[in-house]
Amino acid sequence: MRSVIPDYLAEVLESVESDTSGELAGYIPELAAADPDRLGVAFATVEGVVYGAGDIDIEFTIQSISKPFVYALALADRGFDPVLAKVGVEPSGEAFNEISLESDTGRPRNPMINAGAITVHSLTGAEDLNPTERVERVVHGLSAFAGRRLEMDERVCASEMGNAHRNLAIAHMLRSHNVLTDDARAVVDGYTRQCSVLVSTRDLAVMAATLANRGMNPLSGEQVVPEPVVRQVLSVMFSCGMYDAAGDWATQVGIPAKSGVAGGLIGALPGQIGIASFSPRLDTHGNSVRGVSLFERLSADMGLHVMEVPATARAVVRSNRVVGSGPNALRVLELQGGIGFAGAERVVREAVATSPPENRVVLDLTRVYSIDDVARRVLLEIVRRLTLDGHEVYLVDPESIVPDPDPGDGGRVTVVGSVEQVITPPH
Ligand SMILES: NC(=O)CC[C@H](N)C(=O)O
Repeated sequence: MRSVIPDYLAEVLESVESDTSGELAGYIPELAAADPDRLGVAFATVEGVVYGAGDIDIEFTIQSISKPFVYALALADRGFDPVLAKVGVEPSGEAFNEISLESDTGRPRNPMINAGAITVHSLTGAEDLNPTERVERVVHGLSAFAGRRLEMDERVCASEMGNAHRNLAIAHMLRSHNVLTDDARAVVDGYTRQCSVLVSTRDLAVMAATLANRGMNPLSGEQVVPEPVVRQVLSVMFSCGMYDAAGDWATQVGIPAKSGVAGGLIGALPGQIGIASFSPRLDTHGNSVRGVSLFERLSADMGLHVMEVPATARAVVRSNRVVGSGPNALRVLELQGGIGFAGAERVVREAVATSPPENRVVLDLTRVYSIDDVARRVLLEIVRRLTLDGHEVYLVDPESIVPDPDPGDGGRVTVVGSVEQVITPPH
């Protein structure tokens, strides 16, 4: 059987193909000379499978799509406080190249607009790197997100640098407020190099999938940046990634995203997939026209809006049954799936409503594949209260999903590998 996914992607591409509205990025001459008809879309799953349709191996410059990744590198390299001291996280509702600062703090409003991104570039790597070393740090980091060594397009870089009046104005403003402490021109040069890194739609899908996969590149297995950094980056992408179209995007598409003026667009759906598209004609916000249409269609067809999630809590209790009879009867609560706070609350309700008459109570976690911190604490508290009510409590946990369970304060629990081991304990 052939996979259905590439066929679906090809069909979605076809549905947007005839739209030739929008303009190439005119302010960078080399980009204005690009082939406007290129069109591609790709998915990369958190397991590293890539599906695509159209021009997914054509390279183009990453431009502003570098911003969330380089923000991640700066947060990983310097820590949160020094970066947040210099760059805010508030949506600006302004164009990407607005010359503006937060009036109260004097910081650029967020790392997705140029003022923030130019500052963030200067915050990558160790403080004492020279500009060349800093660019190398950035290219190396972007390459780790892509899972292969990325190169730079020197022509696009030179072309943008020769016309970088606006970014230079921004950098000089930043320097005059001491947000930048390095030479303004050198930082713009480094930032422009960062924007000139060549990627394909396939690369961008993998880079987005690395964000979707909590910072671990699904192809190379490398943990590129720590998990808390990824949460920060995805949050900022969600609120600021599409500039002055961010609100429309958040409601219509609902996927943390970032666009670039060469026509690339990425979306990262936490825990699921990275998506990327390429189509060079841009709307008035500087976002790819057909890219936006593609994402709208994908999100609607596939239910990808992050605010639209299945009610996983309801399915957490798979069964609640009695095994055996008489004084040896066991009460078995069989749980399943991923358990977060709402799922744990469901288990509490089940335990309270059952108020098991049986002496021995088993929580069977065999079919649980993840349990977050708050859910683990709630489960252990259930164990503790059951113990205090006079029950003998067992945790069936063959894969140590709750390692070293300690219900504390009078709670007791016996960990076993299967329900059978409770019925007939090994001698
Ligand atoms: N939105 C973008 O992709 C802008 C990136 C471009 N290098 C700039 O700084 O103007």
